[in-house]
Amino acid sequence: MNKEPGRPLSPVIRPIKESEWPQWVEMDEEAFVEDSSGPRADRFKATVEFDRFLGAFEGDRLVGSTGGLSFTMTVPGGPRRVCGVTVVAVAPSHRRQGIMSGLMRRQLADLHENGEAIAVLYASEAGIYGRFGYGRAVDNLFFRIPKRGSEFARHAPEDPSLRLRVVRPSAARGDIEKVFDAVLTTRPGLYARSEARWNLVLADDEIARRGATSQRCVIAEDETGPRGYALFRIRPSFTDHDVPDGELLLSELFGLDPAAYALLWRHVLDRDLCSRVYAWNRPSDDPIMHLLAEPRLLNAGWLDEMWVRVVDAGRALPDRAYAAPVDVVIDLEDTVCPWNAGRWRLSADTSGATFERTTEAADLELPVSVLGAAYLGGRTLGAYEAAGVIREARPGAVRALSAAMSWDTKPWGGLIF
Ligand SMILES: CC(=O)SCCNC(=O)CCNC(=O)[C@H](O)C(C)(C)COP(=O)(O)OP(=O)(O)OC[C@H]1O[C@@H](n2cnc3c(N)ncnc32)[C@H](O)[C@@H]1OP(=O)(O)O
Repeated sequence: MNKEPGRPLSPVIRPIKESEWPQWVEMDEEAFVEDSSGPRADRFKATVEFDRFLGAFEGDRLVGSTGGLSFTMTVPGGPRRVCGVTVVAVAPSHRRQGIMSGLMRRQLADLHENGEAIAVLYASEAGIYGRFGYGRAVDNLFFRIPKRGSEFARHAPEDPSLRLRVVRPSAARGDIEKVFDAVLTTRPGLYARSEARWNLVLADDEIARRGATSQRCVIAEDETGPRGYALFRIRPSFTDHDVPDGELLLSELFGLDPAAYALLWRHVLDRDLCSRVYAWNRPSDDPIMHLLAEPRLLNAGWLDEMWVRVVDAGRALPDRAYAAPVDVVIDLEDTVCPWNAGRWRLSADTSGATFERTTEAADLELPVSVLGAAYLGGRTLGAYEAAGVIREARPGAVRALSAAMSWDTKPWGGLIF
């Protein structure tokens, strides 16, 4: 460790007071290398829960932070309370001295003490959080779809009663929220959005625009009301020969039914003066993959999306639904949250589950990050065994656990927090 002379070895970790907000904004801007002050910071501040917003202090000086947000997130089995971990930041002058590690450990201990079983986060870099027991639980696909050739397959659903309404997002907020609330429980990973979070989603400052237009919205509806919406921006451009070459940047698209979903995609793909759609955060089982007549035109790329930490295995494992029967003894490794470590018996079927301490011999050994990765149902476990992460003692145990924890609809958070 590289300490400057005279610097205390261990910063004090405590909640950040609201009066210390300006200091936090300054530290955060340096850590994330961005200008986030002004209205953007105010909008973010409205989502902050100061009693769960931890700072690392050297005297009065703030040198690190981690925030906890109270979310209700859909998991296999229904909505559950989870902690969204955000703004993990350490002052550039203080990096690689163990400050984040101290904050992470303290946050997990606090969550355990509060009876909170699951923490989730979006990682700025994928190499950071595995060491704290977070598992890569969700995949995010991004697509660059050219307009030319993007016809739908013949089976694409159509509903003549649907119509489109182009509208500014602020004027359609009620309809947007209504659609979102209706899809919320259909996919693990989606989490309910507070008013303050919607303010962030629909924010339209220069930083949010990143050189593109203000946010645009199209609603699909019929006489019963809204059945879907898309939010996007457009980066206008023309080639040297004056051919329109704009790019439509799709940020959200939700449909309540297949016809509304297909119509919205058709609209964004066909938008005049644009030659392609860049959809940068889509679920890994996005139905658009089965709508395009030529799916290679998706030009898909892959990234990790949400990471999940099983903070309290004894609470979390019996508190989700299982897709198939399983009865296994798991030897769980967890050096960061030792209350999870040791042998547990998971007995589950489609009607319920128990997860209890046992002294029986283990059928398989796995690190807690694998339970996090599988918790939302988006991972099969054979690959972890093949990679040497899981060790199987009883043949068939990995496959049985994998089938039970998988879920048909792939998890996806849909919105970075
Ligand atoms: C959920 C979110 O908020 S994601 C956002 C994360 N924050 C950022 O990306 C902002 C810019 N970066 C930072 O502020 C800091 O560099 C942080 C928060 C990533 C790391 O803080 P530090 O105090 O330097 O981390 P700390 O010293 O505790 O490192 C602990 C371990 O993580 C490793 N580590 C730290 N940062 C990274 C990284 N970006 N990639 C890979 N490993 C990392 C360290 O090497 C160390 O490894 P070791 O235990 O094997 O020695």
